[in-house]
Amino acid sequence: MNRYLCCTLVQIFDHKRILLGLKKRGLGVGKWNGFGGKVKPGEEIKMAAVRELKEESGLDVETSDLTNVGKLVFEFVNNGLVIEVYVFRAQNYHGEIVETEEMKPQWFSIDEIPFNEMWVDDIDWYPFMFTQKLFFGFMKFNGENEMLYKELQVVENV
Ligand SMILES: COc1nc(N)nc2c1ncn2[C@H]1C[C@H](O)[C@@H](COP(=O)(O)OP(=O)(O)OP(=O)(O)O)O1
Repeated sequence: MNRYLCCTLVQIFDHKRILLGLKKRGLGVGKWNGFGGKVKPGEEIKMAAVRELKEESGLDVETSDLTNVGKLVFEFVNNGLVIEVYVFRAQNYHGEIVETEEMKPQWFSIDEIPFNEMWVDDIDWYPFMFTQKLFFGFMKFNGENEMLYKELQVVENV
């Protein structure tokens, strides 16, 4: 039987730089990623995105400054986990970046994104984010590092 999680992922941009966090525990440990996590029961998705960004990076954003980038659905065939991830981007933020027990944040030039130290799907959908094309993706994984299947398409809404 599948387990289902709804998650957020926020990508913070500052001109030609992107803020990524090195995951220090749990799902995706050891990988650079945007900031996000599980949506709580009854929680509005953008509010969850704001909360998770604050918890993992120290940064504050307004929900109105979160732009939809796309939606990804991941099925992990090894354990039956299905994760639906709502991806946002923001360039208006405030607060001080802090390392937390979950994430170590670091700025990267958008020309030097460490894709070989990220989830393997990221290199497929980041180009959609950079060209501001709203996308939907479905990927199957066997464990955290083997992608078995992928489909990605531009959509009107997510
Ligand atoms: C499978 O490919 C993935 N790619 C990318 N880029 N991001 C992914 C992938 N699978 C999951 N994610 C993201 C979605 C979420 O932002 C995090 C996972 O959230 P986490 O398990 O850390 O949720 P929290 O609520 O923060 O966890 P705690 O209960 O430990 O606080 O990864």
